[in-house]
Amino acid sequence: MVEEGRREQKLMSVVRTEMSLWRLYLLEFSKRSALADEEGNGLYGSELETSNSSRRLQRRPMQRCSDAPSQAMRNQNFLRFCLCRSYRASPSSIKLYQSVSDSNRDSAARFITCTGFQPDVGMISTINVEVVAMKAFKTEFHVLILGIDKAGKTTLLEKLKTLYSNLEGLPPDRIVPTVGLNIGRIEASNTKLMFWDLGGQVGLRTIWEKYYEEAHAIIYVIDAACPSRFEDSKSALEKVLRHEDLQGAPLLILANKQDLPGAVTAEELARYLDLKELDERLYLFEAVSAYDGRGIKDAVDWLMDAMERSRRTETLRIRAGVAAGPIPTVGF
Ligand SMILES: Nc1nc2c(ncn2[C@@H]2O[C@H](COP(=O)(O)OP(=O)(O)OP(=O)(O)O)[C@@H](O)[C@H]2O)c(=O)[nH]1
Ligand SMILES: [Mg+2]
Repeated sequence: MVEEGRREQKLMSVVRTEMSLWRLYLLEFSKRSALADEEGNGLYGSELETSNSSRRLQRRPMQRCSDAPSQAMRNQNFLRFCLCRSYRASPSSIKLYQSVSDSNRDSAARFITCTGFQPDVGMISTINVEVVAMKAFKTEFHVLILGIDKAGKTTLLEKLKTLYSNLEGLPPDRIVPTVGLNIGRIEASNTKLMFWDLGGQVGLRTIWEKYYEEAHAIIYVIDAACPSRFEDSKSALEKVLRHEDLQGAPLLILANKQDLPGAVTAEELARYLDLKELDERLYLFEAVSAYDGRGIKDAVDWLMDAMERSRRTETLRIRAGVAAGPIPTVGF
C-alpha cells in the first residue's frame, strides 16, 4: 500500500500538466512497443493495460466536462505528434480510435490502449490508439544514391556504414568504379535505411530508373571540386527529376569533396545548377566530404526528417498495404 501510495505520488508529480502526462504515457508506450517491434509485432491494448500506471489511472471514475471535445482534440493531436516523433512515422499513418472493436482485432494492425487523465479539468478519458502502420514503424527507407561517375557515391556509402553501423566501411583506396549495385544498410535514430548506390558512368545511367519506383528519397552526389563536370551532373539530375516514378521523392544534393581546396560551397552549387524541376519536392543542398565525413550527419538527419514528412512515404506505405485500416473517429 505504502509502495502504491508512493507510486501514485510520484505519478501525480509527473502528471502536472497535460504535456507531461502524455510524455509519461509515451514513455510506457515506446518501451513496450519497442519490445514488440523486435519480434516484428506490435502490441495489443491488453498488454499495455496491465502496466502499473495505466491500471492506476483506469480505476478512476469516468467523467466528462464541458470542454471535453476541445481537450480531447488537443490530446489527440499531441499524442499523434509524439507518436510521430517516437516512431518516425508520418502523422497520417497514426490513427486514433474511440474504441477497439473485435473486428479490428482481426486486422493486421495492432492496438494500444492509453489512458488519459487531465488533472486540470478533472476529466478522465480513455483513448484507444490504433497504430495502423505498426509494421511501418520498422519500415526500411530506401534511398537511391545517384550522380555521375567519380562523384564519390560509393565512397559516401562506405563512410555512411562507418558512421552509422558497427561495420567499418571500405577505405577509399579499395573502392573501384561501380558497375552493378552496392547496397548498404544502416540504422539511424531507430530508423532503418537501405541505400542503393548505382554506377554513374554514361552507359550505366539507364539502369537508374529501375530503382525509382521503390525509392523513398534520392541522394544526388556531385563532385564540388570539379566544375568542368557540373553541366553533365546538372543534365543527369534534371532527367532524374523529370521521371514520374520519382514524383515527390525528397532530394538531397551533396556538394561532395569539401576537403579539396577548390570545392564550391553548397550555395554556389545550387546557384550553378539553377534547378527548375524541383516543384514542391523537399530538397536540400549540403556540403559534405565522403573522405572526412563532414556534413554527413546533418545531411542524414535532414533526409530522415524529409522522408517522414514526405507524402511519397505515405504513398509507398499504402502501396505496400500497411496503411489500410478502419475509418478514424474524431473526438470522443
Ligand atoms: N578528396 C576527396 N575525394 C573523394 C571524395 N569522395 C570520393 N572521392 C574520390 O573520388 C573518386 C571517385 O569515388 P567513387 O566513390 O568511386 O565515385 P562514384 O561516384 O561511386 O563513381 P562510380 O561508381 O563510377 O559512379 C575516388 O578516387 C575517390 O577516392 C571526397 O570526399 N574527397
Ligand atoms: Mg561507385
